[in-house]
Amino acid sequence: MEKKMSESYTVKTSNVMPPDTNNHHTLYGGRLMAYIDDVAAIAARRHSRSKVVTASIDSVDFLEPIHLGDVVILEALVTHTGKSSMEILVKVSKETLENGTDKKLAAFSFLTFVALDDDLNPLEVPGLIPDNERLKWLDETGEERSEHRRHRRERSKALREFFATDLFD
Ligand SMILES: CC(=O)SCCNC(=O)CCNC(=O)[C@H](O)C(C)(C)COP(=O)(O)OP(=O)(O)OC[C@H]1O[C@@H](n2cnc3c(N)ncnc32)[C@H](O)[C@@H]1OP(=O)(O)O
Repeated sequence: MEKKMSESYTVKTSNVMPPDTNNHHTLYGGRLMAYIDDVAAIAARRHSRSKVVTASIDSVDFLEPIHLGDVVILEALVTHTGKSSMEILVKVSKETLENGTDKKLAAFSFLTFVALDDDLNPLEVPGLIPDNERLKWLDETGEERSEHRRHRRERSKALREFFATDLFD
């Protein structure tokens, strides 16, 4: 079974309020990362129609500060699938409402979610049908990003053993 990429498209829009901001009056990076994980999880559930967990988050590139009073817009969709894994792109924009046209790319990230069955075992997910050429490019280049993650995971196995012991031993 295959599903269009647009079927997982998810948008989250929030006001940036004082409790969301740091002493520079800009959105906390950690708060933005929580928003990214949340919107990506919804996109993954829309594609798989199953339980999902975050397996990994690639780097988050913070490109522009998002100021108090701005509106933050997160767009997410599934951009590549494996057997049970789904790569999700989250694109973050900021908008100053008083200045309607001023919408800027503020951050982006790729995350990997894994679909799980009721016993919490990895579950096969539908394949993807790209809606247009840009989305096709994202799907085609997804295999290379997935390969990078596999290599990183291999390398992190050694770190896993290292971190399993007390740092001060
Ligand atoms: C929405 C949330 O906030 S969830 C909370 C945070 N997340 C968690 O607690 C998840 C904890 N981790 C886990 O439960 C497990 O490690 C899992 C489910 C992610 C993977 O389980 P494993 O037993 O390693 O499964 P397995 O090796 O069969 O891999 C399943 C798939 O996950 C992919 N995968 C596993 N680990 C990673 C990773 N770190 N990064 C990217 N992909 C991964 C595999 O490539 C495989 O993909 P495929 O089926 O498309 O080929």
